[in-house]
Amino acid sequence: SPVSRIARNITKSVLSREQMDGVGARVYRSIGSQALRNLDPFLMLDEFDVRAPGGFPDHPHRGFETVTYMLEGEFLHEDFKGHKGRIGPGDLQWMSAAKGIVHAEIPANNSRAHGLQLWVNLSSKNKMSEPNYQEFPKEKVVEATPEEGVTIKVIAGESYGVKSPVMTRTPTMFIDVKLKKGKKIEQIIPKNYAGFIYTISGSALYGGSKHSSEAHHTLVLSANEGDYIPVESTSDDCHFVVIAGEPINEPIVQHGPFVMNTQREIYQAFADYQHGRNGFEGAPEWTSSIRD
Ligand SMILES: Nc1ccc(F)c(C(=O)c2c[nH]c3ncc(Cl)cc23)c1F
Ligand SMILES: [Fe+3]
Repeated sequence: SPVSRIARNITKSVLSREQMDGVGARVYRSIGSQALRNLDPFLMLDEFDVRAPGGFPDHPHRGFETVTYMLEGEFLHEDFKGHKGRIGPGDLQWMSAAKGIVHAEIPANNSRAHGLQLWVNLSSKNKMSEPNYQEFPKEKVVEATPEEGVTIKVIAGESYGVKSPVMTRTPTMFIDVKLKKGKKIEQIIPKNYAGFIYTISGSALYGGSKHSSEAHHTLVLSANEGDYIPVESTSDDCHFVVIAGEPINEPIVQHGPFVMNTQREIYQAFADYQHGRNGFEGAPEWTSSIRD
């Protein structure tokens, strides 16, 4: 369908301050901070910058998906079913925790791991599905290059005719954009999607109203009928992500790594995790081995 030529604007701009999370892990928290509780269907976006021995040792997830996209450095990950691997620069792990995953995520060999982790909520009908991994090494992450000085990695959804192979249970688009100074893109955003931009480095003018922003800012997109977002770079190292998704519009009850629809389901998640039931089989006895 033709672009309606109405641009989305920026309705809110929030600077992320560094905070500590996990074990000695620095994160710039975007979505999920006090100022940006939830942007349905998104629960959290962290720009993590972790040096060993920091990291995210053994912890559970239920009811949502974690998307880990590495910018620099390397993570090791291992879960309680023996699924393990590495996530290096440019690699993508789209993990649907759904009914239950227990895993550890730590920087490989005393290196620094710098990247993004997005938490995408699942609708009630998908929350207790089987866990699932979609993992793409850097060379399998599809890229759109509409012109010289414009590089778009298509993590999910579509950009300039390039479609990501990632299957998104909650319809989501996620692109990683690098622009040389003066370069401009117009990214189509499905009308009913809620979305935001997270700036990683450099500066640019965002949206129809040309909102200028530096790094570590979350720029929330207007929900108006506009179906594209224009961005014009004002620096050679302009680097940001555009993330948008279809709102789920269901109640959210979150306690740390459990995100369900009712308090009772949260009690159930804690009990299942403690007693190793309903998807958390083996959890009480498991410890990761990647730390050693
Ligand atoms: N407090 C708390 C509670 C529950 C969690 F799951 C986590 C957690 O694992 C993470 C939170 N930000 C992250 N960025 C990157 C990576 Cl690899 C992991 C995380 C956490 F920190
Ligand atoms: Fe995790």
